Formats: sequence, C-alpha cells, structure tokens
Amino acid sequence: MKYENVYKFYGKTKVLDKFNLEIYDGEFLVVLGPSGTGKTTLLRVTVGIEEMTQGKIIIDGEDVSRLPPDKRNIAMVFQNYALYPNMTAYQNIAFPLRMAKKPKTEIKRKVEEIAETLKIAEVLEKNITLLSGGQKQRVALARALVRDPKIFLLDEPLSNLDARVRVVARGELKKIQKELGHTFVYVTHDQSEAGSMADRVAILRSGKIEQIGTYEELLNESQSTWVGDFIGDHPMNFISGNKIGLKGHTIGFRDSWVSEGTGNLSGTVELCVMGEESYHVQILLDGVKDSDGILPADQEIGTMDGFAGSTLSLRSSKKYNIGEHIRFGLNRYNVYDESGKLVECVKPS
Ligand SMILES: Nc1ncnc2c1ncn2[C@@H]1O[C@H](COP(=O)(O)OP(=O)(O)OP(=O)(O)O)[C@@H](O)[C@H]1O
Repeated sequence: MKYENVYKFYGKTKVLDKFNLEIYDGEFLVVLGPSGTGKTTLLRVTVGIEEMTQGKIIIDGEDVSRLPPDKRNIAMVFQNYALYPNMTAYQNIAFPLRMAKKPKTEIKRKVEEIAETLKIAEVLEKNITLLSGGQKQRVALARALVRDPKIFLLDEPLSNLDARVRVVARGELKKIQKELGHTFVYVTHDQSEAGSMADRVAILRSGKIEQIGTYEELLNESQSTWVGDFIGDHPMNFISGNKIGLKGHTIGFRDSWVSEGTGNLSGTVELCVMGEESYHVQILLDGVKDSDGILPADQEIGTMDGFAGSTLSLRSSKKYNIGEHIRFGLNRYNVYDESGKLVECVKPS
C-alpha cells in the first residue's frame, strides 16, 4: 500500500500534510506520535470513513482513494472495539459476512474457524457484555479477520486491557499477523508495544513522517533531537557539544550509553530509582553555571519544551546514594547540528 502526497484538512486545520509512505505486503507497521498528530485520521482516511482532501492511496497498483470503505479490502479495529452490545460474540463476528450475504453454512464455518484461532470458541454464544476486555478485543479482531481483508488497521486495540493481559495479547497479535500474513498498520501511544511488535515504526509529527525504521534504528540513530527526545523509555540526554570540543553542536546520548567510573563528565546523583532491570539514575552535571560548558539548567534545546540541559539520566546496575559524586564517559553518542538534525553517530573505540 502506498500513500502519495495525501492531505487532509478539517476546515482550515491541516491534519495530514503531504503524507507519503509505502507499506510493504505482510508488514507490521506501527505508527507512533504525540497526541493530535493525525494518527487516527490517517487510519480513517485509509479505510475510507473519512475522505482525504487531496492525494492518492494505492493498493496493488489500484487507486482506492475514492472507493467506498467496503470496496477497499481493508478492515479496521477500533480502540473501543465498536461491538454490538445486544448481540452474542458469534453474531458480532458473523455480522460482516451476513451483510455480504454469504451462505449460512459458510458463515458458520468461517466464524468457528477464526474463533478457534483466536481461542474464543467457548464464548461464542455469550452476549458481548458478559465478556472480559481481552475477550472483547479478540471478538473485535475476529470480526475484522473474518472478511479476510488484505490490510488491517488497528487503532490502539490493546489500550483497554490491563498491563499483564496486554503483554500476552501483544505476543498473540504478532503471532496471528505472521501466521496469516496480513499487513497490519497499528496505531499506539505505547512505545513498548511498538518495540515488541513492529517490523518498522513510523513516527508521525504534525501530519508528516518524522522518521521511519526499526525501533532499534529509531532509538540509536534518532535523526533529530525531536525524535531522540520522543522515542525511548526515557528521552535522549542532550548536552552542549562545547564540553567535548564540538562547539555549536548538541550531543545526544541514551541513558545506557555510558561507562561509569572514568570519563570526561561528572555530576552529583539527584535520584536513583529501581527499574525492572537496572537503576535509573538522575545526575546534575558539574559545570552547570559555566557558560562555556554545559547548558544552563533553564535553557531549552530546539523544540524540547521544558528540557533542562543540566540534568541527565543514566542506567546503571549499581545503586547510588543521593548526593554521591560520579564520573562517567560516553560509549557512544550522536552529534546534532544547530537545527537539531543528526550529523553523525559516533562510537569511540
Ligand atoms: N472530525 C473532526 N473534525 C475536526 N477536527 C478533527 C476531527 N477529527 C480530528 N480532528 C483534529 O485533527 C487532529 C488530529 O486528530 P487525530 O485524532 O487524528 O490525532 P491522533 O494523533 O490520533 O491523536 P490521539 O493520539 O490523541 O488519538 C486533532 O487536532 C483533532 O482535533
């Protein structure tokens, strides 16, 4: 599927801005981005429940931009599942096939088959209101899958599940997608979902793709300070390049890219909290007041609202006491120019 120069306006508000993207067949693409950046609009325009203002969507060489939703061979799973509350799970899943006037025997066979795959066979006769969040989510998925569409659009389908069920559901979803070979376009706010499921992640910013790649590439080779700040469990750390001889540039590094004990940076531990696999250590860098050294605490870099240049976060296997003074160096870092664009990824040997 390919988007070519797609624009979407709501009145005067530009939501999709010359949007271009090719999604490969069988790919699991996750779309991440801040709130209000056009993710849901992108899905709604793709499935056809919202008309685009300008541009094309091409599927298998055919321009589907002006086709009605039921002629696009695309299914969408909504965040709130949009199930029919007065129907059983069976009736919900069968609904699109009934609308397509399929024979009863075929409907029964398909619904049972998909219910088996998604492990909801035993709840088929239950009313939808009696199902758990996880079961509802699977019914919604089954209802989308039963039509056997080529492309699936999923808008935060796991967000109503509790944290543990969500982790299991992620794995199942990924497995189903690979087994069936469908193309999935999956919108989420949850970066760990992106990291665990996506073949590629597209970061949407103001209706355009800011960067696309594997989650790892986005983390390690963030193309802009904006992406570095946005992606990851913690934002990328940024310091002035002056400190290490790169005047006018910004140095970006992840909290795990440090070696403790030696190096040309030092600071005082402000906070040390235990994470799942390591300690998250917050450091107030030395030299904060030095105008030729580290950026002053109140200075903002680029578009990173409220980013205080003086406080960094590190990941460590060691527990530190508050007030402890530590020295550290960088195992790798990225260099950004004045406009916040990536210049170089450096890995000192
Ligand atoms: N029907 C509509 N009429 C007018 N403006 C709309 C409409 N739908 C969305 N918008 C606006 O378009 C912009 C993008 O909305 P959209 O829901 O696509 O963002 P999103 O990235 O999915 O956000 P979120 O992550 O919060 O769900 C927002 O500014 C929103 O207010």
